Amino acid sequence: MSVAQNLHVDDSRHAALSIATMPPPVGGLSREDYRNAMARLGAAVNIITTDGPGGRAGFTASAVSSVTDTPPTLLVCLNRSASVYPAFRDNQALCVNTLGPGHQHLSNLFGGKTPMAQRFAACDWKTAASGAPILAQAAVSFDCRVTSRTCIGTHEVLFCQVLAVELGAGTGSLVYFDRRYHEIGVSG
Ligand SMILES: NC(=O)c1ccc[n+]([C@@H]2O[C@H](COP(=O)([O-])OP(=O)(O)OC[C@H]3O[C@@H](n4cnc5c(N)ncnc54)[C@H](O)[C@@H]3O)[C@@H](O)[C@H]2O)c1
Ligand SMILES: Cc1cc2c(cc1C)N(C[C@H](O)[C@H](O)[C@H](O)COP(=O)(O)O)c1[nH]c(=O)[nH]c(=O)c1N2
Repeated sequence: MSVAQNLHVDDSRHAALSIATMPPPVGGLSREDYRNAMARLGAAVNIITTDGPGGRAGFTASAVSSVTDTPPTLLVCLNRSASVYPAFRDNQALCVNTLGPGHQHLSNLFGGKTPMAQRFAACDWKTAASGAPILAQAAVSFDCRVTSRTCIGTHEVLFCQVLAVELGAGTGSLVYFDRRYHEIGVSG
């Protein structure tokens, strides 16, 4: 059987399977090998917030990237099995709040199974022009409107136009690398 025929057979099988039971692609890398490799990429840690018809919600994300400056656009990858997914699906307002040194507890709070009210009670918030919550202590906040969405495997990629930015007082950054937090750019 040709490669093309193989792909066709696999595509039709995938259509009938749920995400949870979907096998890795033919000749593909295991999820474990992929994650072990990804653990070597350091990434900023962010709390992504939203509010609107779908309700207020927030989660920790390292899968955030700049897409283009014309128009200013970033992307956020959200696992569709997360409890926050319905809120982000139903709202267009989104704020990327980038964490700084000493914010490990906030990352763990928004990255765990904690009820939403408890997550938001732990810190101070303002409301952005979009309507999304801005974390008062953030190193930088990007107030956004979601302009496009694409589902890839388990995740939804949200493309977000940046409406405004707010720079925090600190200059350091909290980075997630090798499955641990690292503080960089801390002076003194
Ligand atoms: N993109 C993501 O969805 C993502 C990223 C980082 C962490 N996490 C969550 O935090 C937990 C702990 O992460 P860890 O780094 O300590 O160990 P890990 O071994 O679970 O993950 C290692 C790296 O793989 C990537 N990764 C993990 N889960 C992923 C997923 N479902 N989809 C795409 N990429 C993924 C991330 O880059 C992560 O830093 C993960 O199990 C996951 O639930 C998710
Ligand atoms: C450092 C770090 C980084 C990430 C995460 C966690 C942590 C600790 N999580 C997981 C995400 O925060 C977590 O699934 C939800 O907050 C908890 O989901 P529930 O609301 O309990 O379903 C996560 N999830 C996601 O969909 N995209 C991402 O980029 C990341 N990145």
